[in-house]
Amino acid sequence: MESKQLIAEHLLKIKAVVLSPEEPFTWASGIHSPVYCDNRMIMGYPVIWKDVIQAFVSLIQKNYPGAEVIAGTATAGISHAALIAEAMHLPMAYVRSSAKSHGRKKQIEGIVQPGQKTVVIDDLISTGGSVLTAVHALEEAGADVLGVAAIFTYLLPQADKNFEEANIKLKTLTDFETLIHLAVAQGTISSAQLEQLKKWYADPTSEDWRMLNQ
Ligand SMILES: O=P(O)(O)OC[C@H]1O[C@H](OP(=O)(O)OP(=O)(O)O)[C@H](O)[C@@H]1O
Ligand SMILES: O=C(O)c1cc(=O)[nH]c(=O)[nH]1
Repeated sequence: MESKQLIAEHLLKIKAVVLSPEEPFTWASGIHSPVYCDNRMIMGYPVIWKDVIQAFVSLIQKNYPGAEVIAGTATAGISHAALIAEAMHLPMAYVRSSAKSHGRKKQIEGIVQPGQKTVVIDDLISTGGSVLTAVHALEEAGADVLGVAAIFTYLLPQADKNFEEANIKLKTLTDFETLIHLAVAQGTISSAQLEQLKKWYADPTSEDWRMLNQ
């Protein structure tokens, strides 16, 4: 089985993907969505987590050769970054969404030297806003950011635009399209749910999709 499919299958199997059209989720970006993919649940499944980490390592070796530091985003990217760094025998750091207001007042924890080739790990990309904030902090600190690696992307045009404008490469283990195809094939989602998801996906920032089935 192709890795993209395997990771999507794992996410469905552990019920990381939840639909709640009646009470939509509010995403980090403020978007209201009928779907939420909770990749944090992977931590509860060591065998599946191992597959995820192996897939990350292969992706990084293929797309970001010469990586010297693995930097996770706080909070959901941290655990994955730690295991990837350990598997690749590389140093790990993590990046907060903003600098601490006490202590050493750092946004980047750990050590990232100026010029070091850094791969940034997030668990999930919706708009990309969170991980790009981390990328900018690392670049300001002088890191040479090779790109971003994440488990899942919704493949939203807004994210494409944000990564393009930031001139940052994004590679993911799987994506919304793969997940939805699999969920339909498995019968995990009904045709009515699929129609609602399609309507939402056509314009995620509008609330029009909520009128469907009401
Ligand atoms: O691509 P974006 O639009 O930025 O959205 C995705 C981000 O949102 C989630 O983090 P959240 O803010 O929920 O925090 P957490 O990592 O602490 O769980 C997720 O883990 C990503 O980091
Ligand atoms: O955009 C988000 O905040 C978000 C969406 C999602 O499906 N899962 C998640 O953890 N965060």
